Amino acid sequence: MEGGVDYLIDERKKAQFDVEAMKVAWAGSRQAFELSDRIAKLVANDPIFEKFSRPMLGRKELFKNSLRKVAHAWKLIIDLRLSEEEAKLLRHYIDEPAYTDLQWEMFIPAIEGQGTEEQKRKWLPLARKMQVIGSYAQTELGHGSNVQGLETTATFDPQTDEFVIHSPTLTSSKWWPGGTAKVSTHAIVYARLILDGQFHGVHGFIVQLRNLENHTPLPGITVGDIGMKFGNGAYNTMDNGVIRFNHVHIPRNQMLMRVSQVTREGKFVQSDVPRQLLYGTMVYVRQKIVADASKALSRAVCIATRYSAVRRQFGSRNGGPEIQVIDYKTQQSRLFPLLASAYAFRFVGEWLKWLYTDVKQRLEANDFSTLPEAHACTAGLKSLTTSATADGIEECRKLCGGHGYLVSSGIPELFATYVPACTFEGDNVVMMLQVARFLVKTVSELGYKQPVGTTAYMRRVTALMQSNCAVRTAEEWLNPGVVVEAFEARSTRMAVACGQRLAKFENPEEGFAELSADLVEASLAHCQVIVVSKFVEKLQQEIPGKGVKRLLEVLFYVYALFLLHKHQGDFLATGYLTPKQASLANDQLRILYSKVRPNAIALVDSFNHTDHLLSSILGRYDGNVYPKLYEAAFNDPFNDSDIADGIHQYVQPMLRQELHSAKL
Ligand SMILES: CCCCCCCCCCCCCCCCC/C=C/C(=O)SCCNC(=O)CCNC(=O)[C@H](O)C(C)(C)COP(=O)(O)OP(=O)(O)OC[C@H]1O[C@@H](n2cnc3c(N)ncnc32)[C@H](O)[C@@H]1OP(=O)(O)O
Ligand SMILES: Cc1cc2nc3c(=O)[nH]c(=O)nc-3n(C[C@H](O)[C@H](O)[C@H](O)COP(=O)(O)OP(=O)(O)OC[C@H]3O[C@@H](n4cnc5c(N)ncnc54)[C@H](O)[C@@H]3O)c2cc1C
Repeated sequence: MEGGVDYLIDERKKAQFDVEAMKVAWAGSRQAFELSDRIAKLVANDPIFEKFSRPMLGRKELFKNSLRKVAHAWKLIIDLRLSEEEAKLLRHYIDEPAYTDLQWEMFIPAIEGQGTEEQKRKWLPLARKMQVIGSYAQTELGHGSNVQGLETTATFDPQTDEFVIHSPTLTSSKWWPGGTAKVSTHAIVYARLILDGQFHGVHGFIVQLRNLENHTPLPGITVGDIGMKFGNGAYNTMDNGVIRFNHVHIPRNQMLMRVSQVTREGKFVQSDVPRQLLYGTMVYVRQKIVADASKALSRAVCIATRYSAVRRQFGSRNGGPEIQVIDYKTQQSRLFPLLASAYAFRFVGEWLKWLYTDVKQRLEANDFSTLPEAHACTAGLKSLTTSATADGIEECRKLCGGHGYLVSSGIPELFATYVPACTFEGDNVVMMLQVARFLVKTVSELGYKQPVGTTAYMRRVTALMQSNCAVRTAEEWLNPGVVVEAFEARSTRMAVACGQRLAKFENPEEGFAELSADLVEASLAHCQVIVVSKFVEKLQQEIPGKGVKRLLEVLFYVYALFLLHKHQGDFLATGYLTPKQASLANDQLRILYSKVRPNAIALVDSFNHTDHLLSSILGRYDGNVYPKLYEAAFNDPFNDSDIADGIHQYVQPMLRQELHSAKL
């Protein structure tokens, strides 16, 4: 058998649910589905957005091509009068990191969240029309995670009513800001505010970097690219920059002044707005990153699942076909939890978007009460989902065997582009430690303050600490209440145990540092409670379509019982489960895999990914893998000639034993 076309046709016939209805459930609503379907096709059918050749291009060509795509996209946005939502989808489907990500996801949100009304009136229309292009320059060569450790200074000069932005040391050079090296005309620069020799914390300042006429850097500004990054195409379409400031003057009204103000006389005024709002842009982007995780993971899973149905190895009987690798239980136990995770992340991402929208409305009305929880949730879920997605993409590469390592599988580039999400917008361990601070505080207050929001389950601390799991058969694991309770009990017990151990330290900060590895594990356990609970809440809603809800229930149990199996050490060590109950959960997991199996292809079809987005021969919708792999190999420019450059010069002299006289 040459191709897998017939295999995927057969697989699609096995589906036990309405795929079109599942597409709607995945998208969130019929309207969302139709919108994204339309934009996905718009991109897929436009040759300018072709991306197969990307990994072969040199950096300069790659970058120029990316600028061309952005310009073409902007033209489409104007010509077709696309809404902001449609324009965001367009960027998603073009699937190429570019300076516009920073413009729309960081520069504009930073001004929206931290600017005064006057600043918003001035800068937002310019930015939204792309008349200024902005980036987000926070990280420096010497500090990224430790924002309070940034060294760039913004010193107020009362004579001129200006701030002087300066990089006093090498390590204070801004390092990493995307879009900055070659494109952005402005940046939000985070710097230490100095008034009359006194430090008043780190704040954001709008700094013009380039001349709007000829694009040259302004006097006092040294700017360049920080160099090639991991992977060939991948994130190298982005111009991550280095900037040095040599006493650059900016008007006083370019400090973002919603949180604190500096008066004409150079006095510092702290408003009622908490200073954490300075970090608000990061909360916004972390929430976006969680929503994006399901998209990235679902792409890898779609490729690996389709290919696993096409690929056959071993087990031929009487000259019949060999076994599809998707039928191996080992393949299923690696692949199906990732399939289920993609759905789980989709639903928790939906919920987090709701939470963020709620917090944003409150912040606009000067209600800051839910900010700490929003920070803990966005930080923790950003960490959980990006780590699992990055690991999941790599697992999908292995699930595709040798062919997964080919760039034409679409997986290497996806991985290389995705993996910095574990680092940017907050290193994942640093983010989990933020959750830990929130949990420790929640646990220490349990005696007199009712936990709310995502920690509300800890109100039942006594029951969760004392009662144990009652499951006696594998079947009894198929109960959402039983599953959620197990996760809640494990999380509560881990958090309380950390709290008890911390209490033994005289210095709480020393204790926190000493126990930080355990605290990160407790934080992960808490974040898993959130994901599992939000999946259950989704299942409690009306979900139309034949068999759709049933399949989502199967995926819920796969996700939760897989996690339970993976972390069974925690569940056993906290004493909530017995080894027998953990083993029953694993028995149930095997049964669940056989329920997923006939639906696997239909479940990945429900992501509605175009072949353009997947950019993968292994994941082609039609399953025509082998002929297309063969064709792509001979279309590779490296195969233009049978005799590669250098063969006559370096190989033939060796073959002829003539190296001594060859010119090397
Ligand atoms: C196309 C690519 C594909 C990849 C997939 C992604 C696509 C996603 C689509 C969305 C589009 C995204 C486009 C943009 C691309 C990304 C480009 C990257 C940009 C960046 O990386 S920008 C730089 C980001 N930097 C960081 O995240 C720094 C991390 N550090 C911090 O956040 C903080 O400093 C801290 C959390 C570590 C805190 O440190 P510290 O303890 O020193 O804190 P403070 O003393 O300052 O404050 C203490 C109290 O404040 C609370 N706190 C901290 N942060 C916040 C917050 N954000 N909100 C609310 N409260 C906060 C602490 O918890 C403390 O509270 P306490 O009560 O006093 O304990
Ligand atoms: C592709 C990419 C794009 C980026 N774009 C931007 C941008 O547009 N603008 C911008 O400002 N920045 C940007 N960044 C920078 C990014 O935000 C930082 O790299 C990130 O916040 C991590 O900080 P760091 O590099 O200082 O890591 P570090 O904090 O130095 O981390 C190094 C190691 O130390 C550990 N560590 C650090 N602190 C602690 C602690 N307290 N406890 C325990 N362990 C700790 C970490 O877990 C990690 O293992 C980008 C980065 C990347 C990779």
